[in-house]
Amino acid sequence: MTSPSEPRAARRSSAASPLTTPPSDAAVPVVDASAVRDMEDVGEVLGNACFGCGPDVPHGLRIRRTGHDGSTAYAEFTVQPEHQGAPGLAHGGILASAMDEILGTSAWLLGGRYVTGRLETDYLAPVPVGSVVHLTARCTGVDGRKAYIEGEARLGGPDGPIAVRAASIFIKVPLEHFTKER
Ligand SMILES: CCCCCCCCCC(=O)SCCNC(=O)CCNC(=O)[C@H](O)C(C)(C)COP(=O)(O)OP(=O)(O)OC[C@H]1O[C@@H](n2cnc3c(N)ncnc32)[C@H](O)[C@@H]1OP(=O)(O)O
Repeated sequence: MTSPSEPRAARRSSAASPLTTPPSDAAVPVVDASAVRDMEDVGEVLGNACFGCGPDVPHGLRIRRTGHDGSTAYAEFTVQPEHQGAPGLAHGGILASAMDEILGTSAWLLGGRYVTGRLETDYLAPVPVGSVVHLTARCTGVDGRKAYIEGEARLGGPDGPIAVRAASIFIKVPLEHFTKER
């Protein structure tokens, strides 16, 4: 329940704008079993250099995936001093990166390879350095190569207050997207 004293963005029921709202005839997302298996050892598939989830990337977010339920993905990370923007607080771009990672994890569950096409963020509360940030994302519909995905970052526990909300479109790409010469 929202009240007039809450920030304007929090009073909206969703982070999604018209651009990130799936069309009414979008398909219901279907999770791909082989993608679920690959996610159990995603480092084997993607390597371990990811800024979002690489476990040994020194200044990375080191996001830990904690599970999924259908296309809903769960993860968490701890905000480190090197993620700071304003004194003592996480940088907004760092939080957008964390949302990109969890939204991309939900897209991964659909099978194939997806890249971020559009990412919208609502920042609802500051996130102190040292916080454990609980990330969730789910697919709200699939339209051709486009997967519409929304998510939240919460503080204080998986059911804690929302600090960041995001809505996105991920676009399905062929493997050559990652292997073609730059
Ligand atoms: C478990 C592991 C989890 C891993 C998580 C990792 C998370 C991190 C994910 C990332 O950060 S990926 C890196 C950031 N993203 C990029 O680098 C993407 C750069 N952009 C591109 O490579 C191309 O623009 C793109 C592949 C997205 C689209 O080019 P294409 O030529 O393949 O597609 P096209 O332009 O024909 O568009 C296909 C459809 O997507 C739509 N589309 C494309 N770009 C869009 C966009 N930006 N916003 C909204 N819709 C978009 C487009 O309108 C169209 O819709 P329709 O089929 O309905 O006509």
